[in-house]
Formats: sequence, structure tokens, C-alpha cells
Amino acid sequence: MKLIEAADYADMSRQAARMIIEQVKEKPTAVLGLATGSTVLGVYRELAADHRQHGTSYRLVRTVNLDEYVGLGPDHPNSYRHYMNHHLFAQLDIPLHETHVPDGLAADLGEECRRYEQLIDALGGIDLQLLGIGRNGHIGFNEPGTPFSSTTHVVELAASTREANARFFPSLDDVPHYAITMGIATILRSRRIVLLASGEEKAAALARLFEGIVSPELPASALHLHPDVTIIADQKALSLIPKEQRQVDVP
Ligand SMILES: O=P(O)(O)OC[C@H]1O[C@](O)(CO)[C@@H](O)[C@@H]1O
Repeated sequence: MKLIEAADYADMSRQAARMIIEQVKEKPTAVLGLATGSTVLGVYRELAADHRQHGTSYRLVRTVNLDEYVGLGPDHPNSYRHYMNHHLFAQLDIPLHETHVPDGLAADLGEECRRYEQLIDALGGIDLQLLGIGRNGHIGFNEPGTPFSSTTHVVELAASTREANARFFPSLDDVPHYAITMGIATILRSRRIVLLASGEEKAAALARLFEGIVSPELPASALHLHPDVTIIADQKALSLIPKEQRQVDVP
């Protein structure tokens, strides 16, 4: 696991965008695994600016998103499909039909999970998966206790996750209780993983990750089992990790 220390949110966003742009230049047909939430917004702004200014093309790129709320469709302002279309896809030259987000309105959610898992395989697997981290250490919507062997599945959201995400909704009651998420095994099948963390509210989760304990109680700790993970974190997110522990490769 490699750590890149970023000065702040803007620096973290620039460095992550640089890695994605390099991935797309190296393999124009790359499959990008994408995340939603606040952390990655700066990365998407950087990708959009780079596309406008330097013309990096996403014409042949395919994308798969980590997760979607159950019950929210593409037209719902809080759905992750809506978020992705608005914040990223509309800003690039990527064909919309090559972008994939789980269908939160599927009549048969179990079937939708199986379809999504097969889709990722049919695309040839994920070249680079971008991740944020929840305050409780979740990745995607894999809450504490999720088995590392999990594939795409329906999850009941932890109360803390619903509260953390309530800021995007009119009220806490409007936050869905269920979501579809790639599982931990799905995420670990990606060839390369880049996890971003910014701000003090992520410091405790990151400090636990750096303790090196591998346990489903901290879903992000599954990343210790992957051979190619880069963490890009800003100084506030790293604030609970002593400086001398930051340089070493954690096991
Ligand atoms: O970046 P945020 O909004 O803190 O969210 C952290 C993570 O939790 C999720 O919102 C759950 O899906 C991810 O999309 C995100 O990467």
C-alpha cells in the first residue's frame, strides 16, 4: 500500500485526477471504477477542466460505479446516476451508454446484483477503481461486518452512514435505507485501487487503516490484501497518524 501525502483537498484532487488521466492515456479503452460523495467532486472538476483545456478523450472509456440507492432513479436529484451524469459524464466526451451505475429501481434487486457483477467481468474487469472512505471505514456501501468475500449485493445502510449522507437530502427521513453496492471481493478484483481521504472527519478511519489490522469491522482494511493500492490523503485526514508512521509501507 502506497501513501501519497497531499497538502490539502485541492492537491489531493489534482494528484488523483493525474493518475486517472495517465491511466486513460496509457489505455484509451480503460474501465474506470468510480465513486460518488463529496471527496471525489474535486477530482471530477479536474478531469472536466483537463478535458476542456487539453482534450483528453474518454470516447473509448467505460465506467462502472460502486453503488446506488435503492428506490432512486436517474431523474432523482439524489441518485448516484444523476450525480455522475451531472458532475462528470456531461463534462466529458464519454458515450453515456458506456457508463454504468447499478439500477436502484430494478424490480428484482438480486438479479440486478448478478447482472452488475457479470457486466464488470464482461467489460474485462476494472483497471482503476477510485474509492472514498466512510467515517466508519466503509468502502462503496460495504458497512462494517461485510464479509471480504462479498460480491455486488443489497445492503441496509448504517444509521451513521444515513446521517452522514443526510446533508445531500431535504431531511434524514428522505435518505434511503437500502443501497446496491459492489462487494469487497468485487472491489479487490480491480487491477489498481486509489483511495482518497480528506478532512478531519476521515482521520479516525484512516488511522485505523494504518494500524494494519485486517478485519471486516473496518471494511477498508481489506485493501491490505490487494497488491496495488495508492492512498492519497490530505494533512487533515492524516492528522491522527504520527509522521514517522506515514512513510512506511503498511503491511
Ligand atoms: O466522500 P464522502 O461524501 O465523505 O463519502 C465517502 C464514501 O461513502 C460513499 O458515499 C458511499 O457510497 C462513497 O460514495 C464515498 O466514497
